[in-house]
Amino acid sequence: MPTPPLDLAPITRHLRAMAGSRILITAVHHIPVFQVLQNGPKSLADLAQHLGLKERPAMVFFPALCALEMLAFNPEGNLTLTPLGRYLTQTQQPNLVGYTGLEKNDPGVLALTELLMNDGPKDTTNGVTYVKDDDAPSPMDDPEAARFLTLALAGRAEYLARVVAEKLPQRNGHLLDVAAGTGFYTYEWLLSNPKATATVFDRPEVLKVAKELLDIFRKSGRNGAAEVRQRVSFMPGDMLTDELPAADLILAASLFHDWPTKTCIYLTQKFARALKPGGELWVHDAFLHDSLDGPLAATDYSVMLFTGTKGRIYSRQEHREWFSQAGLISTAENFPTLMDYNLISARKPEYRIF
Ligand SMILES: C[S@@+](CC[C@H](N)C(=O)[O-])C[C@H]1O[C@@H](n2cnc3c(N)ncnc32)[C@H](O)[C@@H]1O
Repeated sequence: MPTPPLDLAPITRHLRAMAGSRILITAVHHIPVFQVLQNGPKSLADLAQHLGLKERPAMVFFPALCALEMLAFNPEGNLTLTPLGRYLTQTQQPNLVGYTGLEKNDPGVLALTELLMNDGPKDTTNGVTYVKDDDAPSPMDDPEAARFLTLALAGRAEYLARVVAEKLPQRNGHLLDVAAGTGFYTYEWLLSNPKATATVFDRPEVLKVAKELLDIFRKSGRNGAAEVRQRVSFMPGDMLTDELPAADLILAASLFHDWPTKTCIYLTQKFARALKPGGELWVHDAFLHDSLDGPLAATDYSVMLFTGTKGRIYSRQEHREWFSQAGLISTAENFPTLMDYNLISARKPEYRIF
């Protein structure tokens, strides 16, 4: 029996743990959530309004504080202080307000506070990492930045690709790997599905890197790797504005988490249109609990994405709402892969139901 691959989650969890520390210090010293909740529980929306937080930062900040065990949802669904969280208020004596205050001027904490209060950076004229839209020139269209950002994801994608390929449907037909980056998920899936074909869709500068990586993959000496190239098309384009090719399977890997909710809804509808009847949309990502109170690996990751992209981590329920609004039928299944990522899917009905 082959040995299961080592899960590299401890590395990604430690990498992202600084996000949780900063959220904690921000909450005690800059966005006074503990002070407000001393006076009693509040709904997430009321608390966000009270603190001046818009929807996206609120959906990052409060789940992170729950995962850190400082806040919790009470049986009425309102946010409340936990016994630990009370030690971050002045009414509890003694408390750790002063002690955590030693770090309150850490530059990372101050920068995160500003981003939370402003729902992202004030100046976005230089574009946003991993995002190409009409708001600003994209780093994904700058040769040097696109290469750097794409290669930064290469090790992660290459390591995850075998497990993802194993858990995706094994079938013939056409896979559209949208916003594919390196394309590793596609190359690996084609290797285990020798009659299937695929489109790797991304920005032109990203695809230059993807083609180089396919060249290396193809020369790996693995059985069947040499002929994968003949079954892949590279399609440069803009997934927001260009027509997408028809597909039996669409893979959206680490895609939705770069975008705000309204773009996720728009993209899901676009993907649903590109699917052939009976086709399936597969999402590979980390997910918040539907109860929005963790897990810590996902809330830390969400803070990192919030600071660097236009998105955040969403729950499976949020994804499934987008799926059903787009006429797709969600499955209840969840397939963990590695590094706190999971696969979920939805199917386009064979026949349109009027
Ligand atoms: C976080 S990366 C994910 C890459 C890959 N799916 C993975 O999991 O490794 C997001 C990708 O979305 C691509 N992207 C961003 N905006 C896009 C757009 N409007 N059209 C096509 N691709 C886009 C970026 O170029 C980048 O490769």
